[in-house]
Amino acid sequence: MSQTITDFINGVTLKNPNEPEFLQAVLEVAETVIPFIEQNEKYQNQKLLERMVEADRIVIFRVAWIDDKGQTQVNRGYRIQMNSAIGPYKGGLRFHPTVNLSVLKFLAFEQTFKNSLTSLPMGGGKGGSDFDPKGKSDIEVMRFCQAFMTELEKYIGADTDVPAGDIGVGAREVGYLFGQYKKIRNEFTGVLTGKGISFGGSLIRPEATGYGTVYFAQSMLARKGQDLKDKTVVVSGSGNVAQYAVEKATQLGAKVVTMSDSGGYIYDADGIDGDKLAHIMFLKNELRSRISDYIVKYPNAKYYDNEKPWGQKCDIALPCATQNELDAENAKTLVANGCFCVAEGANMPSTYEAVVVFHDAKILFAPGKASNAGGVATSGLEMSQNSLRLSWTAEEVDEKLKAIMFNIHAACVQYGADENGYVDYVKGANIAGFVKVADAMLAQGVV
Ligand SMILES: NC(=O)C1=CN([C@@H]2O[C@H](COP(=O)(O)OP(=O)(O)OC[C@H]3O[C@@H](n4cnc5c(N)ncnc54)[C@H](OP(=O)(O)O)[C@@H]3O)[C@@H](O)[C@H]2O)C=CC1
Ligand SMILES: O=C(O)CCC(=O)C(=O)O
Repeated sequence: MSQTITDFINGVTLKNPNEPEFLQAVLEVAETVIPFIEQNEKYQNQKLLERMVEADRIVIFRVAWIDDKGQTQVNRGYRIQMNSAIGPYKGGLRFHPTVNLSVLKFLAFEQTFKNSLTSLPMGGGKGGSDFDPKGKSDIEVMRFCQAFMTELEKYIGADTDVPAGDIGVGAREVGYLFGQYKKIRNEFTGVLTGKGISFGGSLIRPEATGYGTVYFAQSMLARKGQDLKDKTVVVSGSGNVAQYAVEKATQLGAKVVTMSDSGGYIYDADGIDGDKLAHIMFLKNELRSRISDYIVKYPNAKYYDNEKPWGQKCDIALPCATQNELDAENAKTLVANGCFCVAEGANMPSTYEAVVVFHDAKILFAPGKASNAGGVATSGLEMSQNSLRLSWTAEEVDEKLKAIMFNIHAACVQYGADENGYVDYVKGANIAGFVKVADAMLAQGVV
């Protein structure tokens, strides 16, 4: 690591102690962007990266609500408004007990680069709460969402900051959040994305992150003269992103053999086809139960309690659950078992050391900020439809999503390919994302 990068990281560490996820995300960007700045005079002496790691503002607030037993509960709410150089803040809300400032700052920082890559006018933001929707009744979730929005509404707006879903925030939560915003402000506006179709949502938004991840993998494979047909795919997670990654990979001829949740994973050697996936969607989205229940209906499959799926032999891995779910040992196992393509559906699911293993092995590796950008891109398309007050067909949205993913792939190749043709997609995504935000910041002056 050069002295400039070390000095930069030391400075960020001093200002943000005890924030390991945020520092991990910053290090990964600094390692590729600082050398680029050193080669490009226009970006020098402006403290651009120093400004990008400092949020425009962070709001932290109390969320008090009453549970079904009549007891008062208190959670903490957050919104990180990271960077608005190219558009209103945009990024999801996460409801999970592990939510803290470090996690949300890493997500908001990544979001700034990701949103830039989509080529749509969206700045970076993220938010959420340590509230755990698991085991809560619908009414409790509604009360919590209403209490959360009662404070958040002061800071957001269709032209200011447009939240959406993330872990623990799906269609149900977005619906309750939207209802409360409308009630308080008396405005029917595109202030959230991921809305229900009957009140301004976009077709294909639920599918978009998973589909986009597979479209990105398809682009990486195509560059090598390959495709998904007959490939064995290992997927982690069984939430929104995982479900639609499995659907698209299967539609394109791959066999997906695993899905997981925080309890463990299932392995189905025959592949998780359309009917089996529909059952998983019923288990996870309707019953809100565990992936382990899959084997009740499909006893030929195996359930591995408290384990991750990375030990299963595969050609392609799609980590779609959460940050740092795939470490260096897992990465070595995947590579040793013949895996040659990893596309991240989740945000930063591979540890820093795991990414080093993938790069050393020269396999195809796509970081989440590039490969999972289809979700927020389609949120951008939802914002456009809301502004135009019309709805595009599923085919229209899917075509636009595909084009955006193929363009992001091309941008990564432009900035990430070396003289031998190997593409460092981390470098490509970071530099391509940086350039657009940096150009806007330069044009807008030091603010
Ligand atoms: N939704 C979107 O549009 C986008 C999401 N992402 C990212 O994709 C990832 C998944 O999000 P999404 O599918 O929306 O979320 P969901 O809440 O729908 O699903 C999350 C899945 O990940 C599992 N999971 C969560 N935390 C852990 C953990 N600590 N260890 C193991 N498994 C865990 C959950 O299991 P369990 O049910 O047991 O908790 C569940 O299967 C996240 O990293 C998110 O930031 C990125 C871009 C857009
Ligand atoms: O659609 C959005 O605005 C949020 C997507 C998101 O949170 C993400 O890309 O990680």
